[in-house]
Amino acid sequence: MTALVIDNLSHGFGARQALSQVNLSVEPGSFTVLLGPNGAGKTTLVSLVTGLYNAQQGDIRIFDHSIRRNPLPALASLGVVFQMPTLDLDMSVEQNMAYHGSLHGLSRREANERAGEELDRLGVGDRSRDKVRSLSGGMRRRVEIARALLHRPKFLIVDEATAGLDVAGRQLLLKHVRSLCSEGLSVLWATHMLEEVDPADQLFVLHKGQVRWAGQARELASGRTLEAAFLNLTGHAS
Ligand SMILES: Nc1ncnc2c1ncn2[C@@H]1O[C@H](COP(=O)(O)OP(=O)(O)OP(=O)(O)O)[C@@H](O)[C@H]1O
Repeated sequence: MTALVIDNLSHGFGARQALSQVNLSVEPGSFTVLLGPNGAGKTTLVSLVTGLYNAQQGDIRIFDHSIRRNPLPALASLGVVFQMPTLDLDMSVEQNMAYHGSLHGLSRREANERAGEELDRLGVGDRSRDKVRSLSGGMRRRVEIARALLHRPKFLIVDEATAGLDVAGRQLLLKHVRSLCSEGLSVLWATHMLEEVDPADQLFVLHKGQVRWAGQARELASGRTLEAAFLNLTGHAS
């Protein structure tokens, strides 16, 4: 079953149309990239998929559950990392995890066990008693990924998670999330950074609220650099 289906989605803020007739899907176990320059509409799309806003037009289904008609099962199978960090800086890492676990109906013990596993896998298990404020930006991002996975979602949506990270930090996060796909997780990875795209990824190029290209990244590049093809699509070709 398809992890995410976005069907003819449109949304605006006043006179500004942020998304226009967007169609997009994420296949199970795939790492799908939503690539777009600043202002393309990525965060608006993530906000609609996560139910923060109601779409003005169109349908969004997560594992065939409509966000509008059947939000509880849709959202239960979704993990999300927002562009803006949402950890409570004055709570410890494990308190943040426990809070998220309680929102998803996990017992304290279950949440602690799973948090330990996820944090260890991301190399920050030794910081679980520390306040988030004392962690570096890269560590906080890893904690956010671990938290998003705590309730074992089948679909993870990530909005510019590597913003502000150094190259090593970016690669670590990407490698980890890609490895989760081979374990069956479906991922939608929103970014404006071309270097985060792998030729084998499914790619949707968003520009000015419209999908300008969809397919495997290596097909877009064909014969050119991905950068040249992307700049051509987004109207900045030399
Ligand atoms: N709450 C809002 N009120 C008014 N306009 C908004 C709001 N949120 C987004 N927009 C507008 O919608 C358009 C798409 O913005 P969005 O934040 O979705 O883009 P983005 O691709 O996530 O950009 P970035 O890479 O800079 O984060 C922009 O023109 C933006 O100004």
